[in-house]
Amino acid sequence: MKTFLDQDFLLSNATAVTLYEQYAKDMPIIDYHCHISPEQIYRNQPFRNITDIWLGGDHYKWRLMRANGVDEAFITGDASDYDKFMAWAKTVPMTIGNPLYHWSHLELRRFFGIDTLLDETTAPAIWEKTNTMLQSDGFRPRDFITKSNVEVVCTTDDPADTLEYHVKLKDDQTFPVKVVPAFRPDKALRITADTFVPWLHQLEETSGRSIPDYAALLDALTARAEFFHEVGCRTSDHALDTVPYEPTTFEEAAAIFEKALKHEPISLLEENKYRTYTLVFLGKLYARLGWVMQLHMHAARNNNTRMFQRLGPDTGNDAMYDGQLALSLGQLLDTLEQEDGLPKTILYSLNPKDFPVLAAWMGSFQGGGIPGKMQLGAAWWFNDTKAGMLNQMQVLADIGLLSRFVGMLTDSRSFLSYPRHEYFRRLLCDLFGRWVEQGEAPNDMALLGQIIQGICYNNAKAYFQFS
Ligand SMILES: O=C(O)[C@@H](O)[C@H](O)[C@H](O)C(=O)CO
Repeated sequence: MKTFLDQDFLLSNATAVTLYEQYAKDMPIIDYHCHISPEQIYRNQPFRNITDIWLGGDHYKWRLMRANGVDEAFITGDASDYDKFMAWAKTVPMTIGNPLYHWSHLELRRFFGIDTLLDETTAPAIWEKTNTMLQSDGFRPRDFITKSNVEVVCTTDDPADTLEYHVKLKDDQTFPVKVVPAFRPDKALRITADTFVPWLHQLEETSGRSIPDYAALLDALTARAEFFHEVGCRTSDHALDTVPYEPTTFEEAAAIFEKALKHEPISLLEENKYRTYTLVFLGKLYARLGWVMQLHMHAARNNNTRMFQRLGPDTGNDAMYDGQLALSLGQLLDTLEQEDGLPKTILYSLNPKDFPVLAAWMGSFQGGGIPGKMQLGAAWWFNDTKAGMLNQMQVLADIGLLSRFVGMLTDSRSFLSYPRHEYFRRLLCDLFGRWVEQGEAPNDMALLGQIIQGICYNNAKAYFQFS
């Protein structure tokens, strides 16, 4: 019987071990999609305790605690940090089978040298040990990033954000890691949201431009994108929970924008016309800037009304849509391509049923002399599990080129999440190792090693071109 979480964890044969140890393990990390705070990186203040760094904001854990019957007071409520940690410790043994059981113990081992299994009996000692370490040198936000061999952190940022801390970090010679923004203009597309007009005023203030009409909005977004580029941005990111495609004109989109300013009702058709025109405009802008366009599709967000009203977004009350993507997404990509404005694009879906559809559609738009121009997004959110990652890689291998995949991301809000890359790299090496030992791939370690190192790092380095 294998020892739990041993050095060959997830590696089922000798070839897999060789591929991991000799090619994957020590490659730097380009974390091209995450939600950690650039301010927290810049200020680099100690964490209050293990609850602060491990449970604060991590809705993956919150969901499992709720499923385990933990009262909300011990999750997001007013319980003490110690009691919240104990509530998580009691839940952990019940998470066996979920990746959080692996990730939690990997994180304790990799950052704190603790190989004790976490449960309510071991929790008090782990609380004491981790908190002592968190108050000592080498356990601040920047330390977790550098200890993880991270080369680039790409955060998620609104065009109306000033990028104050990205600018400060860019000028900070004491921190070698690139911390760059991703341009995430979701609020520019949510024309029927109550937040739309207030957000416009925020954009006016940040951009220093008045936005009396739609043309001015597009100008302001362009100006902000160019500023983001100066700060090191090389990718956009969209939460396209559903993908619109309604052919329209600038004049129609402008008229719909005018209705939003006047708080007049906007129909679903009008909303999708506005979203379509704005997305096509932005896609061409990204292509001109040489950016990547990341489309995160089919997330069903904030489904629990009372919890959303109480806690806000990204608090563990999301799910996946089971609608259709192919037609509207295909029309959007084809419109951009016809106008020579299709950027490098990563197509994510939160519903794995979409993976073959996305892998097939992206194959219709490869080209431009760019290896892997069109990407099947990494196993995201509910899919960043052992089965989910293997499924995404197998579909990509079946229909496209796994060798050109730009690899994994943490997508996290916690500074302890970098072992997700290790988890992915182990699964990747085991997949190739099994192919070799089953005679489905040649035992050519130089070739396989080159492919593995491409997926772990080199492909993303060439694809994003973070300066
Ligand atoms: O980028 C997104 O929309 C999602 O990653 C979202 O932020 C979600 O809360 C998340 O963090 C899932 O890992």
